[in-house]
Amino acid sequence: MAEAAGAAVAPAKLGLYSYWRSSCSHRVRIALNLKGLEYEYKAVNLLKGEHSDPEFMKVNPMKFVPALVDGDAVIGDSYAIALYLEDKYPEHPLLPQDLKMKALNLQIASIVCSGIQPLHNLTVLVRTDLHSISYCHRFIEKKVGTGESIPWTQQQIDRGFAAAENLVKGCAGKYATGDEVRLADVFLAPQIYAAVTRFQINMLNYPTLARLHEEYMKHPAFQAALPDRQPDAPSST
Ligand SMILES: N[C@@H](CCC(=O)N[C@@H](CS)C(=O)NCC(=O)O)C(=O)O
Repeated sequence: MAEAAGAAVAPAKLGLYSYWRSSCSHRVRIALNLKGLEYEYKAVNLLKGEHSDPEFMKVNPMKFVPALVDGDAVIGDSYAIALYLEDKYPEHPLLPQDLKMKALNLQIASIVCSGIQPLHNLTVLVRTDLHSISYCHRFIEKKVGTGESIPWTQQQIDRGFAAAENLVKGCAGKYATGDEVRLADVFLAPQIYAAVTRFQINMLNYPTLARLHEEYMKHPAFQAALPDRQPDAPSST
């Protein structure tokens, strides 16, 4: 049936290109859940190299997940996506009004997305459980030797976590920068989850981050974004 003139047209559903285990995709899933936004999950299997498919490269020429599609907007970076969602969808603000707290949230997000995660990205690291997979970017393994890539990665995560622990320990409430979930939490949660489940980081060194991890694991928006809950996770097939 034709739309009546002037009738509101339902906005197209958002689409998220994601890989279940990708911590960058995990951040965006949390932000979408917090803001109550439904989205279509578009799985991109990094281990099969689907991020290098010419069709996907039209979505993100960097060949990375995540990428968000919102109507004619296509955004291929979790930081940019988070800020876009914040501007466009005001429900559950991720950035506080207070300028110092806002800057702190941006700083912590940046520590995670430029100071930690890129150093354990697939293009840098070969995980021991990926050895059976023909993967061309064995950069760190070639540099530091077989079996040394995980300790090397642990050093990088420890450096970032020491900084983050220092920054949040004075101002954390229930969450990283107070009693509301903010951008810092959206970025910290997947990084701490990866540190605990994949990189055997000793969280006793980071008591505030360890406590935050427990809070995140209890929060429905964070629970629904967990890697194992995603449609492309091995356990969910
Ligand atoms: N700065 C980008 C980084 C994205 C990124 O590194 N994505 C990873 C998954 S977490 C990826 O697609 N890696 C594929 C590869 O390294 O080949 C963002 O925050 O979205």
